[in-house]
Amino acid sequence: MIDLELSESELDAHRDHITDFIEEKVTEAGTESAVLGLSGGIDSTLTAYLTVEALGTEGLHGLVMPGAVSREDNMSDAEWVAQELGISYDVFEINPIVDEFLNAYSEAEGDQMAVGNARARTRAVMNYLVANHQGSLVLGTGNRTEALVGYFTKYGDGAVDCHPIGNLYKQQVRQLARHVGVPDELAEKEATAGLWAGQTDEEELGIDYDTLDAVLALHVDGPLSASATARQVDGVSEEDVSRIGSMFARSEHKRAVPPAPESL
Ligand SMILES: Nc1ncnc2c1ncn2[C@@H]1O[C@H](COP(=O)(O)OP(=O)(O)OC[C@H]2O[C@@H]([n+]3cccc(C(=O)O)c3)[C@H](O)[C@@H]2O)[C@@H](O)[C@H]1O
Ligand SMILES: Nc1ncnc2c1ncn2[C@@H]1O[C@H](COP(=O)(O)OP(=O)(O)OP(=O)(O)O)[C@@H](O)[C@H]1O
Ligand SMILES: [Mg+2]
Repeated sequence: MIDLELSESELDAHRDHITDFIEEKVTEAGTESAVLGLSGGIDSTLTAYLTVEALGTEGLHGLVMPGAVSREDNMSDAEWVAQELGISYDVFEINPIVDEFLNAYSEAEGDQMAVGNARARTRAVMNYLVANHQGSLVLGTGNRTEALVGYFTKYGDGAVDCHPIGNLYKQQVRQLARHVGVPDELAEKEATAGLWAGQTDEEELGIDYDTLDAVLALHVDGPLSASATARQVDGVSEEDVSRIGSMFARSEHKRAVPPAPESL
């Protein structure tokens, strides 16, 4: 397996680079504050820790948004993060809102993906409702791994003003989280999008994050062919690498500005 582990000095450099980025984006927008969805997962937890370093406790407002399939322990971890950091936060129950969407379009009921994505988009609407009212930016929590394979809801958790940890692979997110003082229990927690009951990222993606990170670093970000990558990464076949390559290609539209025809 290729080693993506960051040294202590690299971790310090990332910490400074990301906190500078947050400060810069917020200042450029003419504000001093940001809002962020807190899920109890490591991406939002690390983003919250770094934002408080960048903007102070007054600069971040958290939104904890339980829904029908949210796990209690994740929601209590989300509130713990807000309290530990000393930031203000709201708790919004999204279930009645999502139910209204399904009342309006009952054909989608039972469609796990469509309904799960509607949950993510409902949270996006709440983020912007609060950000508009408070004059704040909406911070995203996407990491490089998710961005490259398109593992996010278009205009759901992808609907944000910037992604402070967007240059870190998933395993580096965990590493930086431990480095800045996030408790191990949160840093090591299994990743879940929380869109339907029992969902885990690794099960849905069909690959563990360390392996996925390695394939992306060598084959998508790096120059290696599918077969050379398969030779470098334990337990991965050339077909697995090609599958990840096509996830990258098929999700291009999620990383792009929506296209329009060229001017005549
Ligand atoms: N080629 C193309 N060019 C332009 N647009 C294209 C397109 N193909 C699809 N589309 C559009 O994109 C839509 C599909 O994209 P989307 O609605 O995002 O839906 P989709 O990619 O099918 O599903 C979202 C995925 O992200 C995962 N997720 C979501 C949220 C959070 C997390 C997490 O890590 O926590 C993970 C989720 O579990 C699922 O696997 C289509 O309905 C269509 O509107
Ligand atoms: N119940 C929730 N309440 C508030 N925000 C949420 C909730 N569920 C998801 N989000 C937002 O959507 C983002 C994307 O979810 P994602 O699962 O990728 O990240 P995470 O939960 O922070 O970390 P992990 O991937 O390790 O679970 C979260 O970081 C958070 O900002
Ligand atoms: Mg999560």
